[in-house]
Amino acid sequence: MADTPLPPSVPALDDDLLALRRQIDAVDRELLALLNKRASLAQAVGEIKKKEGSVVFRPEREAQVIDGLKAVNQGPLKTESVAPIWREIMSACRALETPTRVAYLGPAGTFSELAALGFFGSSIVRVPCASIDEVFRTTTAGAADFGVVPVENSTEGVVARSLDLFLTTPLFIIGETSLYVRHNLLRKHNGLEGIAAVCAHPQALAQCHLWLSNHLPQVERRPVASNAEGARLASEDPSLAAIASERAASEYGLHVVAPAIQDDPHNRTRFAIVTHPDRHPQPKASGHDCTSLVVSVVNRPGAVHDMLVPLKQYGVSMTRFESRPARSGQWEYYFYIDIQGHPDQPHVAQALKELRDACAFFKLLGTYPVDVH
Ligand SMILES: O=C(O)C(=O)C[C@]1(C(=O)O)C=C[C@@H](O)C=C1
Repeated sequence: MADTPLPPSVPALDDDLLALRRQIDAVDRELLALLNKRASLAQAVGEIKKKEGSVVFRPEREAQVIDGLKAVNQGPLKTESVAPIWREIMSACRALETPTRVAYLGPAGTFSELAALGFFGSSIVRVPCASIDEVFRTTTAGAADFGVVPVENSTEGVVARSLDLFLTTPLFIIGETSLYVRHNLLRKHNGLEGIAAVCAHPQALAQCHLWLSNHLPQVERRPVASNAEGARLASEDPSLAAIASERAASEYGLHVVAPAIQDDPHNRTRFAIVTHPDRHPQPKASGHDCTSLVVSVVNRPGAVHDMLVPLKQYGVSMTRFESRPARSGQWEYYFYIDIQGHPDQPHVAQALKELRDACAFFKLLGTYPVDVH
């Protein structure tokens, strides 16, 4: 009989694994020492800021740190892993300088909470609110340093309430972030039988319209204040189902009866980070910025065209143009505009000045670093 090779001995494999793990342990200790060195430096920065009376959170600096590291990353770590890792590191460092209180549409488990954690990292003080209005109120009153509000969904369009509140409150935008929104049907029992109502935020009900029409055509769609609130209700009543995140499922002990039921598989929601101008200055230019404004023009032929001419003239790109009725009953509109660039750049400043002169109403909503992934 021919000699059959012996299988590789298990202990030898274990030794290799052990040796690699020992190296990982050693690297982790080095990393921890370096992270603590970084944290001490951030604390020293914090002391200077305290003396100067200046704010701790610098979104433009954090964006530059992440952009800079992405540019030099040589792998094998994926470049898209850089932003989430350093956001957490900076979140922990920032927390040593001062607590960051962040208001968002709660309760725990909402996409707004995920957006807040994605933008600020997890070393924050969470301030869940019952409605978008309350997020604005809480941030305006100073019970939170920042608010996170949804502004736009790739399936459903604008979140009208947020846009209206940008207009009427003193808050301004200092950042943006966006999330893939995966909606799941959640329930106490693992099945579709006997569902009396599906509870979710109206936006989520709309984003799952096709699935609901196909699978639960006779079932009531019950709008509630947030998806997590729907999950909470479903956890208390087996006849109710909810549409919410996987995180909400684990938070409220529910089954994912049907995963990813949103009509658009690429469903994304964009969130704005807002703050009060008395407590936070406009972020400085990061080199990769967006400026948001809301304007209106007198109702005459060519007025909208004329208002936009300076953008073309000074080579400023417009990345968003949204209209909302002014509710004057006169068919007048507010236009929500995003442009690329920062008012510290002379061509942007000049374009904004001339655009402002062409408007009946002009409000700068904020200027901030574009979302870095
Ligand atoms: O550079 C600063 O101003 C810091 O406070 C340090 C640091 C960081 O950890 O890198 C932390 C918080 C700021 O938002 C920006 C950056």
